[in-house]
Amino acid sequence: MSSTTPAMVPVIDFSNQNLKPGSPEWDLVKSQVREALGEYGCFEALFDPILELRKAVFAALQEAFDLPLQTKKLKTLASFTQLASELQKKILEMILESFGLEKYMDELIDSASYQLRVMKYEKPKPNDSTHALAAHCDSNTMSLLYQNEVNGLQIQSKDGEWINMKPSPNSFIVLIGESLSVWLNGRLPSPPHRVMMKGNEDRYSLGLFTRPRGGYIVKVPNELVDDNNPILFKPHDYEEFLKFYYSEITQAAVKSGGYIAKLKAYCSV
Ligand SMILES: O=C(O)CCC(=O)C(=O)O
Ligand SMILES: [Fe+2]
Repeated sequence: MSSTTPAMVPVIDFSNQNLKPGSPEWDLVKSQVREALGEYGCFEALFDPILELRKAVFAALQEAFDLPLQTKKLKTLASFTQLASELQKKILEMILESFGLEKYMDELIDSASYQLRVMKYEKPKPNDSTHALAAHCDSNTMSLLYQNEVNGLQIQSKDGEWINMKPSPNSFIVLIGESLSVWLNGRLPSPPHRVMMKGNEDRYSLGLFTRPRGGYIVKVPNELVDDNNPILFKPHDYEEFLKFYYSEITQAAVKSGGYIAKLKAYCSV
């Protein structure tokens, strides 16, 4: 890539109404998803239906950080979660199909739990550090991020370069979390990312975070293990990892420099 072109992650369009499993449109988008995730563990997903909710969602967020949540705002956020989880399931299905692992779709959906998190990053004060969120990998399965017009998210490419994300109003940033990377025996990377704030405006973002439920044992499928691909990760209960990770001892380790890829450190063979 020439030094004058800023690095970008691929942009993939999910707005086509005909995006149904088995259709030529689905297979085309699926191959784009697989290629983008293999390289970056991340892509930008265009999804037009979100535009109808955009104004209401950020109005809700702005108020939510100031006032007790009103029923109307909760409904908006529930609609948001509905749309984002619909997109999340399509992407997961494409990933599984691209590895020939579609038979695991029901199991992964049944064992998933979804969390909507809303975030506010205040505009930096003069002389403030602009590191609003330190570099980390998401430990969960997959994260879909949606933000207002204030940029700041950066994704690290395989060669260590920090890529500035500039999502459109109709797009989500899709990130592979460590749990999916682990389940796929490392076939797709989980990218380090961080938030750097500059400028004069607050940043609001919403994340739909999917993770395995407690009690479900995350185990690399046999299909991904052979003589050339030894198993890299031990079976584990994600909830036990969270308990371990949030124990005081580990928190101290995290504060003193910590891990970027926490789940992989926990369950590596
Ligand atoms: O606000 C963002 O865009 C990123 C948030 C994030 O990385 C996280 O909550 O794990
Ligand atoms: Fe994150």
